[in-house]
Amino acid sequence: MLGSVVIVGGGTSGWMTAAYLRRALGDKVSVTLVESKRIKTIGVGEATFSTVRHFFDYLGMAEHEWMPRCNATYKLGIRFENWREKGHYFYHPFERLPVVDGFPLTDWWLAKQPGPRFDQDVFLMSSIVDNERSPRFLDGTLFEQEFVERAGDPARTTLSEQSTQFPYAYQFDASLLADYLCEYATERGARHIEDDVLDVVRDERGWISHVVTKEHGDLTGDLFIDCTGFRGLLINQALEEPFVSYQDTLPNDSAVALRVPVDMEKRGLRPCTTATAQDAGWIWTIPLYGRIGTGYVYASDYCGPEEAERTLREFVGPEAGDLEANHIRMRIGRTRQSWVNNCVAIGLSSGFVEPLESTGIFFIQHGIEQLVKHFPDAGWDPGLRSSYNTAVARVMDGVREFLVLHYHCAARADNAYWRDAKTRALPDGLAERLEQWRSKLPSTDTIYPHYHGFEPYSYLSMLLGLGGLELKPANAVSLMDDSRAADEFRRIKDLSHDLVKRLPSQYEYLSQMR
Ligand SMILES: Cc1cc2nc3c(=O)[nH]c(=O)nc-3n(C[C@H](O)[C@H](O)[C@H](O)COP(=O)(O)OP(=O)(O)OC[C@H]3O[C@@H](n4cnc5c(N)ncnc54)[C@H](O)[C@@H]3O)c2cc1C
Ligand SMILES: N[C@H](Cc1c[nH]c2cc(Cl)ccc12)C(=O)O
Repeated sequence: MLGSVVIVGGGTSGWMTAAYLRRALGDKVSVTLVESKRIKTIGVGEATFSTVRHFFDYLGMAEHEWMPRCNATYKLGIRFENWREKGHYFYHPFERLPVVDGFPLTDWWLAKQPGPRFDQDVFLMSSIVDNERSPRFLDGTLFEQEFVERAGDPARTTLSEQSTQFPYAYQFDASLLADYLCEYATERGARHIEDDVLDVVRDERGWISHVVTKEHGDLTGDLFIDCTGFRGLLINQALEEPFVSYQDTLPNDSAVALRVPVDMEKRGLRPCTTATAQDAGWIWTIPLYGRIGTGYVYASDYCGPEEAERTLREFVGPEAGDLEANHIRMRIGRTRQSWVNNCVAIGLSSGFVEPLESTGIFFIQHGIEQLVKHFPDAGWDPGLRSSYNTAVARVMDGVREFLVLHYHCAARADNAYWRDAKTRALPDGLAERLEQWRSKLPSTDTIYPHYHGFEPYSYLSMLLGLGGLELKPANAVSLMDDSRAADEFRRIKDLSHDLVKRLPSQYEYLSQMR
């Protein structure tokens, strides 16, 4: 029986792992986390997938408990500004497409063109977000009753088992979340050591026998989890597992970030992340309770750090003042195998694509859940490692492909950065899929074929919003009776208007939660 786990790293990945393992495995497996006080965490990582709710549910953390502690807000999707052309915006929501007479509303919309904005005509969230409404009424009920509430239900639904689509995700202060999870994990028996790991010692088989710390001696264990971020201290440095770069297809390799205090009552609190396209990348705006997180993700081949910081400060305006900017060099790609011998990499050490679709914490949650599903015993079955590595590689390769689509299919081509995105190498398989989509809109059997977190509606939302790929509806919808489709468009329009009138603002809802 495997008895002890040593986690190196105390960022979001380290503390999410420690908390989850304590909840899942209890006292059967000891958990020790060692983190340096000298080496800072990445300090960003604030928007999530809707499926992160399963992580909080499983830990028994209710919204009213953790959200105020982490200055958290709701995220009903991402608002993409200036990706098609300057002045244009659209949403990528957490909302599936209604189906009428066997065809998703995408086909009916392309055939009938009921309005100027696809996302407004087919999704409820567009009007809710445009009007900065909360997804919950003041009594806590959700705006749409069909969504399955998991809150308070200890039954564990992991990411890949989710069958329903929940309407929102969260945005939070990552450092505050790590502190909150540290409390959760240590209260449940995790051992916390603040120290530097100076060396990683391997035995004659090449497995890690122990790590050497500066002040707490050697830390031995059965399983070592590398949560040391981009540096990959255990997996890449000590075990020399190679890193597979995605840079040939995703050129954004740098970022500069600011934390900007704001008066939410004056500014409003829009329940979404905004990605505003720029000359050499895009700027994220993540409204938290009391401040915004913002940053410019850019390609250093097209823009230097000084220019990027200038662009970001101009974008933010006077509120940027003399706030200190955090410059980050991003390692884009994945470790070839995240699990080698008795070492598992989780977080940035395992892999990272740029944060355009808020996938970093999704990768962490997926890696942790898959580790529990593949947890080893003293036999160390290599088949478990192989199955785990395949699942993790596919999730990251699939997200990489989805992100490349954002640039390749963006209509704007007003400078070298955006023009080059149309001719840059594509990940294996994407060229064929694009060809298929020109004839028939993306569907379950024509998107990336392995679990990667996104469903066809995400591809459809992006392709119809980005405007760079000519799409056509199924021929049949032009021959069919369209009265039921017209009724559905009207239902969405009327319900959207009604919800905007009845829902509180997000600011009002979150303020009453405190
Ligand atoms: C610009 C940017 C924006 C992002 N935005 C998002 C987002 O919106 N949504 C999202 O989901 N993800 C986002 N991410 C990803 C997210 O930030 C990371 O997934 C998350 O912070 C996890 O980081 P980590 O814990 O793996 O590494 P880190 O935060 O880098 O933590 C590494 C830890 O290892 C410790 N350590 C390192 N070396 C040693 C040593 N020798 N001894 C002891 N301890 C050591 C450090 O002290 C630290 O505690 C973003 C990333 C970037 C770069
Ligand atoms: N697993 C899905 C992923 C997903 C669906 N819609 C969106 C929108 C945005 Cl902005 C990010 C991720 C997803 C989920 O989390 O619901």
